[in-house]
Amino acid sequence: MTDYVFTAAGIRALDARLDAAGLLELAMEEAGRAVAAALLDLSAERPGPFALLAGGGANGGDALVAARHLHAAGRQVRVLAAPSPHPLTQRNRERLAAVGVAVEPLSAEAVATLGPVAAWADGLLGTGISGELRGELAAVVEALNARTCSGLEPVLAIDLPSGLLADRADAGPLSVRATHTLALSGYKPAHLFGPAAERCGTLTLARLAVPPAWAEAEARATRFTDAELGAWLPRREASAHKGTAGRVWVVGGSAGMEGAAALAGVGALRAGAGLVTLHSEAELPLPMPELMRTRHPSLGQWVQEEGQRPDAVALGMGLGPQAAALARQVLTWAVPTVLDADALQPELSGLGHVQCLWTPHPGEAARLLECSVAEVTADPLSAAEQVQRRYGGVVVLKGGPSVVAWAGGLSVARGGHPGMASAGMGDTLAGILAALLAAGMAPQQAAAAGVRLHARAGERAARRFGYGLSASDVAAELGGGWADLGGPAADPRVPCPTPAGGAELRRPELL
Ligand SMILES: NC(=O)C1=CN([C@@H]2O[C@H](COP(=O)(O)OP(=O)(O)OC[C@H]3O[C@@H](n4cnc5c(N)ncnc54)[C@H](OP(=O)(O)O)[C@@H]3O)[C@@H](O)[C@H]2O)[C@@H](O)CC1
Ligand SMILES: Nc1ncnc2c1ncn2[C@@H]1O[C@H](COP(=O)(O)OP(=O)(O)O)[C@@H](O)[C@H]1O
Repeated sequence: MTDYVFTAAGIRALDARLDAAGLLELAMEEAGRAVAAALLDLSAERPGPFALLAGGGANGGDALVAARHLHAAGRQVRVLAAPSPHPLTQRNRERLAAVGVAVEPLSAEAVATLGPVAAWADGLLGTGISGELRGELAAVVEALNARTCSGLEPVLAIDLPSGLLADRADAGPLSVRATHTLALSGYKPAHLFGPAAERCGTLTLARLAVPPAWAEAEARATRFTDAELGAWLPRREASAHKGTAGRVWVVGGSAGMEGAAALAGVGALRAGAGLVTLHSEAELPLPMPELMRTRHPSLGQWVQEEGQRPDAVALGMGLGPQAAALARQVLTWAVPTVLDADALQPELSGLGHVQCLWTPHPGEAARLLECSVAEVTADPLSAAEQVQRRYGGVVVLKGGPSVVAWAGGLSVARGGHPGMASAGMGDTLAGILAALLAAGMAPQQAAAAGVRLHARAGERAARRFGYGLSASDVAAELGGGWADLGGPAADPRVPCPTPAGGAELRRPELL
């Protein structure tokens, strides 16, 4: 099932639709029931009551509903709640009282002095937060963090750890440090990126009963499933030969950076390209003898005079200062082109054609946008979107996770592994993307599927190499990653393997 990423404004719009249809109260009931189930899963065997903290908004309402369901399941609950002007939250407070559960006043002192608990539920603030934590809530969050920092009592954040801004990947000084977060309706940027995501702990999603068309209309980005991405991967005729499987040219490498082009070549071969040629001025290593290489006295002269055209080009990896000029020329060839690394330069603004992929990491995106890296990493969705608007084509903003931006849409990749933070990893990705383009995939689909293929191969290789993962290890797992995504088998007569299902793989120990 496709999942979505919402900003706080998107959730407000979704809630307005639910409210207009008379469904908002049911959504809160559903959310609270999911929170109760998550708490029971988390702490079924732990002694002591569940402690639920409820703020004055709908996030607090979810906590109050959860308390009622836990009580109905025969569990003891302690509920500390702020006064609420929110009608649904008030109504759920009354319902709790009606079943005999007392609500205690919310204070930092009450949090600090409560006896041992099975688990905490943080329903202080969700997507409705504005600015930094204020007043008593700031003191409550400090008290909660102080008593749970030992890790003995789990903390489940309802929707979002209180204090985090839903739309931001950076995190202010004070927020709940959750061991678990149950995202409601869809993910928020804070769940997925940067220091904010670290504060969420293990992330799970409660898909509330929202009409898919409403979710799609209000979402900021899509998270495609492995099955969706796998279905896009190219299928080869049984009669395929190397000339029909895609011809990729890699233009890259220079003195001291020879490996970058070679790794892109390996990525292209392992992603299924039939013929891969490395073009450079430097003497390049051949990590696989199946690669071809052509050394040119002047790449500038070659790109001007070359009459043949490949099915796709990957350009820029380790190429050095002439990369932008070469990119400008290659873009006139009007063949599918991946621009990476040294080719990602502001002077190419507006030159991306529809078959062009730009693959910056945050540093390169900052260069393209003439802003700071911190601005890119604080809001990767907006950064990817801005690069796309300014440069054209399709953009892959790389990271853990990567974002794909095309005219009119955004997607966020699943999975990957922190072991992939090693040199050459992006070079391999550039080769993979070129191979998928050469096989005839549409650029947006090649970008989304290629990034996930790379991430999945990384997850597989990390089982063996952990943080010692190299780009070559990842390339070697691309065939397995392809099978995991349920991509078409190389021989159409062989049945496809079962899709992996796109499980959430946030933490390395879960792999
Ligand atoms: N479709 C869905 O996904 C559904 C989502 N649902 C849930 O709704 C949640 C969003 O609820 P929401 O909009 O009522 O806002 P919420 O986060 O409770 O905060 C508002 C309160 O916080 C206060 N406050 C604000 N900033 C503050 C600060 N810095 N420091 C201190 N206080 C601050 C603010 O006070 P005020 O500023 O008004 O004085 C007000 O009292 C969402 O996260 C999910 O849990 C489900 O129930 C239904 C379906
Ligand atoms: N923590 C991480 N989690 C998932 N993927 C990651 C992580 N760190 C890096 N990657 C992936 O590894 C690649 C690194 O690319 P890049 O920084 O361009 O490497 P290089 O320039 O050394 O080739 C990107 O595809 C990125 O998505």
